Amino acid sequence: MESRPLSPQTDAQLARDVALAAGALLIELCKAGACADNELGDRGDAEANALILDLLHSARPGDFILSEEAQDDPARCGARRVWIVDPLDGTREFRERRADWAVHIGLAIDGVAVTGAVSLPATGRVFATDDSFPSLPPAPAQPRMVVSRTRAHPLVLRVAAAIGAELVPMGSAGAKAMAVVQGDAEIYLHTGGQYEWDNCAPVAVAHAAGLHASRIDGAPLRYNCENPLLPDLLICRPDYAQAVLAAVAAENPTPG
Ligand SMILES: Nc1ncnc2c1ncn2[C@@H]1O[C@H](COP(=O)(O)O)[C@@H](OP(=O)(O)O)[C@H]1O
Ligand SMILES: [Mg+2]
Repeated sequence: MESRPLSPQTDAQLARDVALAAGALLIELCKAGACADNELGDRGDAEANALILDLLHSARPGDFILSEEAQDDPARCGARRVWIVDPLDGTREFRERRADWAVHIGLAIDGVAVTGAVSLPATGRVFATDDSFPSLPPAPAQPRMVVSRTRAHPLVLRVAAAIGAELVPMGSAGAKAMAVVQGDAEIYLHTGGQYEWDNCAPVAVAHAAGLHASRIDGAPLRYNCENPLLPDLLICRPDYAQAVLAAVAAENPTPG
């Protein structure tokens, strides 16, 4: 797909437009006959990445970009503004032509996920930090916890059991975080491995929506670190945070 420079806009508008553009490219790739099944994941990752880098570089030439699909430039660590992007989160689900995959366009400033957008192209939804978020419906009696559909960690399963949560398996960190933003689940808990690109934009959107987002020991999530490994996170309605963090501490007495 040919890319055009985007007009001047806020960071949040830019994030939304780039997430939508990459989502449209990925939807085209999914169409019958556009791409062989065995190439879908690799082409989706590569082509969405190329478009995103092109659009962000032309709109914000002074900013650094950390992408799952691009070579890391260590000079970013000295920069205040770094776009942290996952061109196709949930590659496995995209390859299976499921709906639970996402495009993440996050912006970290001074290590904090402040701005961003998450598009869920297969459902036609996009969430950005400048959205006005409606208040959530009342929580159900039993909280719903979204977890990885392919590698839910034993600690996550123990915490779900301890707080009496119903498990909702789903692919993609962005899709799971947006399930909480939309009120389709109350809690997203993850541990065992993840990178800054998997959760920067989802966390920015979750914060904008008034949700709790932290490491599973309650510490703040820090971005643009030299090592982009960011292996665990909790995104949930604020009223569940204390119970989940307490259950994590009880079920995981010697973290590390
Ligand atoms: N243990 C782990 N180690 C590294 N990355 C992980 C991980 N568990 C999940 N992830 C990443 O987090 C994203 C969501 O995974 P899941 O759906 O299993 O929760 C995926 O991103 P990608 O699809 O961009 O690779 C996946 O690679
Ligand atoms: Mg990812």
